Formats: sequence, C-alpha cells, structure tokens
Amino acid sequence: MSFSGLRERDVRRVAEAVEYVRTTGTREALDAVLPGLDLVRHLEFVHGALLVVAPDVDAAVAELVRLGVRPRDPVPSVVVRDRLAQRLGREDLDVRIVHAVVGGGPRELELFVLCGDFPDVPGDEEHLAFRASTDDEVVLRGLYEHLADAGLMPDGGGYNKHEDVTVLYLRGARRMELTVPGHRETLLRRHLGRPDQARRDLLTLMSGAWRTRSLAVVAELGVPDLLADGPRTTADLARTTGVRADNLGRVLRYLAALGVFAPTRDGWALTATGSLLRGDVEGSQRDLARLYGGLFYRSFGALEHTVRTGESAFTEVFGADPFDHFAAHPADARLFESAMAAGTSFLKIVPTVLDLPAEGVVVDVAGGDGHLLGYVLTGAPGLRGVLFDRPHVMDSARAVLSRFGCADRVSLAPGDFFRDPVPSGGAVYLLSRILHDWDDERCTTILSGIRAAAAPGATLVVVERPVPETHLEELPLAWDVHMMVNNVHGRERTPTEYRALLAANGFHLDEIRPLPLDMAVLVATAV
Ligand SMILES: C[S@@+](CC[C@H](N)C(=O)[O-])C[C@H]1O[C@@H](n2cnc3c(N)ncnc32)[C@H](O)[C@@H]1O
Repeated sequence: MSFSGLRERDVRRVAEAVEYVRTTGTREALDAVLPGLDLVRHLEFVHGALLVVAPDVDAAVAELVRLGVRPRDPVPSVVVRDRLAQRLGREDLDVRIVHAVVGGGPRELELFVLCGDFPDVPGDEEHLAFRASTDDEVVLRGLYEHLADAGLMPDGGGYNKHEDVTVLYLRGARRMELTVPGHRETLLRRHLGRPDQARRDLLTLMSGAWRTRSLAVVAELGVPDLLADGPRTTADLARTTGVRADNLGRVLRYLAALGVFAPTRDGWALTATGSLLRGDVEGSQRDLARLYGGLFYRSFGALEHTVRTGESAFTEVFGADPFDHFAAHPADARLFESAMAAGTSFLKIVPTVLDLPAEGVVVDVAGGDGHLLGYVLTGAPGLRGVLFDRPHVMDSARAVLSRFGCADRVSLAPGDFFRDPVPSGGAVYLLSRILHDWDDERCTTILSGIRAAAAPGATLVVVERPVPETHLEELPLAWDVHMMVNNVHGRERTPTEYRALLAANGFHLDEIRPLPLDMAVLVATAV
C-alpha cells in the first residue's frame, strides 16, 4: 500500500496514465488504438481512462493531487458500476468517476474508482477517448464506417443525456471511446445492432436448409424461366407448373425476402440473382440449385455419420461413392455434369490467365464434359486436346466439344486415373476441381500418373478453391465440408498444402492466379 491507500500497482498505473495523457497527441493515441488510423483531421484525443481499486474515493483523489493534476469533484458512475456488478457478481458496489485536468489541459484523465477491498479487477475499463470534430451526420457516418472497415469492433455504447453526447466504444489494439455531439439514433443502431441480433443470426443460419430446398424447388419447376419475359402472377405460375397456388406463392414470397424474386403489383419478377436460375442464360445456375437441393441435400443429411465415422455421407445414403453412383445412374450423372458446367462461369476465364503455347497438346485429366477444354481450345487454334475421364462422360463431352466447334481437334480418351496410364505428350495438363475430391494418397496416385506422362518442363494447371492461410473465408470452408460429405476422402487445401503435394510428385508450384468466387489457378511445372 502507498501512503494514499492505493496498491503500489495502481499508484504506478495512475502515474503512467497521467504521463501518457500529458505527453501523447491525437495522432499517437489513434495509432495506439489501431496502427495507421489516420483520422487526426476528424478526431481529437480528449482523455485516457483507467480503473483502480481504492479504500475510498478520497484516497484516489489524494493520489491525483500528489501527481500534480487537478481533480474535479467525483461523480457516481452508473454504467461502469453495473458492468462491474455483473462481472463480480455483486450488487453493492460503489464506483466513482474522477475527472482530472492534466498539464495545462485540455486533455484529461478519467479515473474510475472501485471503492472497497477487492482483488485486482481486469483493465477492461481502460480506454482512450476521442471527440469527433464535426456534427455533420453524413461525415459522422463516413467516419464510423471507416473505423469499422479498419477492423475496430463495436464494444457497447449509448446516449449520455446529461452531456447530450452519443458515446460509442470500439475495440482495436486498445479500447476506444468515440464521443459525438447529440443523440445519434441511426449511428447507435448501426453500432449496437438489433438487440436480438445474435438469435436472429442463428435462426438465419439454422434455416439455411430451407433456402437450399426452396431454391431447388423453384428451379425444378422452372419458375425463373417462366418469368424470363416479365412478371407473372402466382396463380398463372401455379397453373403453368401444375402446383398449388397458395403454397407456391408462399415459397416465392420467402425467396423474395431473400432477394431471389421481386414482388410486383400483382405478381413476381426476377432479380439479378433469380435470373441466374433460368436455364437458358449464360452462366445458368439452375442445375447447380437442383443438385445442391436434391442429391447433395440428401447426402448432407448424413453429415453426422461422416463426422462420427470418417466415411462418406454420400456413400452412406446412396450405397456407392459418387463417381460409381453416377456411372450407374445416367440421369443423376447428366444432372451432375450440367451442374458442374453451371459452376464453370469462372472456367471461361482460366485461359485468359494462362500463358498457353501456340501449338502442342493440352490434356484435360478428368475433364468432365469438356467445358474447360472447349474454352482453352477456342482461344488457341494451334492447340489440340485430349480429354481423359471415365467412359460414361464421353458422350456428354463429345456433345459439348462439338458445340464449342473444336471436337475435330480433341481425342477422347476414356480411362480411370487409378488404373490406366494418363495420356502422354501433353505440353499442358489441366487438372480442374479434381484434387479436392481425394485424400493425399489418392492425389499422389493421380499426380504421379500425370508426372509419368509429362515431359520435364510441361505445365500443370490446377484449378481449385484454396483455403486461405491467414483468415476464415466462407466459400472454401463450405466446400471443404461439402467435399467431406460428398466424396470419399475429399478436402480443400491451403496453398502450402498444394505446394507440398505437388513437390512430392515432381511438380514445382510456380504461381497462384486468382479467379472469381475464391477460385484460383495454380500453375506448376514438371521438374
Ligand atoms: C468435379 S468433376 C470436374 C470436372 C472438370 N475437370 C471440371 O472442372 O469441370 C470430377 C471429374 O472427375 C472424374 N473422375 C472421377 N473419378 C475418376 C477416375 N477414377 N478416373 C478419371 N476421372 C475420374 C469424374 O468423372 C468427373 O468428371
């Protein structure tokens, strides 16, 4: 204990805080909240705050006087007291606030004093306070969005009617208090979110399956195609599709709330999102919606089985792994192929990010229905192609490559990359959306088969959706779970994992080029 009755540690903290407030300007204080926060034109550092424990408030005031600052009369705290009461599980707390002008001012120290005998209280109340230098609503909103974009997290706040200021707390490297003049309801709503936000978010997440099914049903019924020429009524849509108007209308209304349709005076129109569900548009997602809300919806029902046993949910539900299932069920195979094609809008861009040779052979390993090969060959008339995949996809591939007008430059090579040799002599090997279907052992078989077929210096182009190493990104992580459910041993990988897998099989990863929708082209060379 010091002579004032404060603990040595608190005496030191108060002295350090006084010194900090005395010597720190706005730019430096902003930097302490978040390095690089360059807002000196709009914000002014007005006080630093900390919480100490003292036998009574007079002891804290005495300590401040001893440090040469000028304390004002203490006032009771309500907000901090309530927060501490909750944290310490005690109702009978006495918390005072002492404001003290430091140096010549105008900056102050704000000292919260928890009176009594308490163990150390964590320093959550510490913050640096800034005042906005404008009361222009638009500038304030812009300022707030800038702070949010910079990564500061909302951490409480409210309207202080005694001082007629709105106080917002944000958390960066240090906690920040932002004071703006007046009662800013819109800003507060933005800052605090709805009071029921967490439950609302969770309900939205939990009802995700309903969205998946609703999308699949309207895609299956062809509703988006029926709206291609303009809005139609529910009754009209129900009559044309042969379903019940009341029930269809309710599904359409739900999807309208999700932005898929737009309500018109007496019916429904397509939004840009909904238009992608038409079957006849470039980049149509219709069959993807049918697949995710159909076959793969059923397999996702066995996710728990996969988590418990490590086995494929798809196999559990359908009795065979997906590729064997498709080989035995032509209708499902057609849907899968056209859904894969629906997900290929980004494949069109692949040739534009590649340095393709003027002539030679491009071998598309497990090339599916040939869309990627079609795009590659269309832009490179000197190249020839080989499409290697299981026998049952050859008919679709022939049809697709004919539509691309390059069937005469492609030889179809039916085969199985686990049993048959990969066609040799390619200058470029394509491996699009294949490695994520398999575990490292099977990827090794596939890659070593390609390496055996490729001459040193040949290019291997891997198209995947890599998992970022530095942060959580929804799409790659959703697809990672999807691969776990719908493939025997599928997984998405990080760039580091791809690099290692390629290196272990005779390829050097040269470059990763980004594609839309978090996809990427990994360009490697056979060494
Ligand atoms: C996800 S699709 C990707 C198709 C295409 N590369 C693309 O990106 O659109 C996976 C492909 O791997 C093929 N495949 C699965 N097992 C195979 C095997 N053992 N040998 C050859 N191809 C196989 C499937 O027939 C299917 O066309």
